Amino acid sequence: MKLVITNLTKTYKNGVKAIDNLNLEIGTGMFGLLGPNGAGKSSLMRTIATLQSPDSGSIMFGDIDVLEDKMALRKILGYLPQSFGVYPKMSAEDLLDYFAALKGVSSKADRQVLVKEVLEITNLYDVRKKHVAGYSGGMKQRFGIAQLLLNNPKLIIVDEPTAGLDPAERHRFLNVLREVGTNCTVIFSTHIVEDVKELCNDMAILNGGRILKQTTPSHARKELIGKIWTKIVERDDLEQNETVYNVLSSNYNEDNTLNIRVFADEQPDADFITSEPQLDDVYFIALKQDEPVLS
Ligand SMILES: Nc1ncnc2c1ncn2[C@@H]1O[C@H](COP(=O)(O)OP(=O)(O)OP(=O)(O)O)[C@@H](O)[C@H]1O
Repeated sequence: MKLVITNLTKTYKNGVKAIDNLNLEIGTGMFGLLGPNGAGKSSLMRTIATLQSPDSGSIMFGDIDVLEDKMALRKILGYLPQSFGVYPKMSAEDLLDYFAALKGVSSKADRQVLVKEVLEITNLYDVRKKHVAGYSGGMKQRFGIAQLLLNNPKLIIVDEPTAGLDPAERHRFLNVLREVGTNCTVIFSTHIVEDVKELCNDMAILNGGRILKQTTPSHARKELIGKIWTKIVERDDLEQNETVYNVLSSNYNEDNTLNIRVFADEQPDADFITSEPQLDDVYFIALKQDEPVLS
């Protein structure tokens, strides 16, 4: 099912326009919503999840008019907010059983089958007897996925789920999400480019409440072939280079020099060599092109 967002705008009471006339189409599979802090990711996700109303615009999921028929969307929605609050001192198994009962699964036997299934998908079956309150950050995030899977959602929204996870936990979490994302629509917000690179078949870059670019990770990289150049510069020369070239990023080398990455249609000067485009380059170019030009 397709999610179609048209001319969506959301202004908070303090006057901040967090979503600014935004248009977006999202199909089945893993969709990455990439943007810096304050870009409007959570605002967009909360609005799609029917937790807040926009000023104007429309959101359709298949034939469900999300803003008109909130209940219809909620029945098929799985939402993992940025922070889930405090967990009670209950085992994962008992807590999922409780959530399943709240979601209307009245037969104890049906709940047992369902709870076992979601614990297995999220690799929590072995620790099902442990209190969720004592889980690590990564386990809590996977528990968050387990609970949202209980009503077999067709649309899954996860808001910056990898923030604060160590690399091993992040990897485990992404593997779980990859598995659940095979036959429904998953919208995954992050400010970590690597997350999108590893996981998503479709993506958009968001800033200032607007979509700066919608693309696929592989197409976006292909577009930049022959346009990313690198050169080694002294640390003190970075600023000077930034005034002359379109510097996207710079990384330290072991000898304290810097490797700068520059976006240009042609070789900027003889010292530059071409480099294979990375998804980070795509992200930095989109953000830079959005910067106001100061005169
Ligand atoms: N409830 C609110 N009231 C007022 N302003 C808000 C509210 N929620 C968010 N904002 C503002 O709206 C803008 C977008 O915030 P939002 O949380 O949607 O961005 P984000 O991309 O999710 O950022 P982060 O990665 O920091 O969570 C920011 O300027 C933020 O300060």
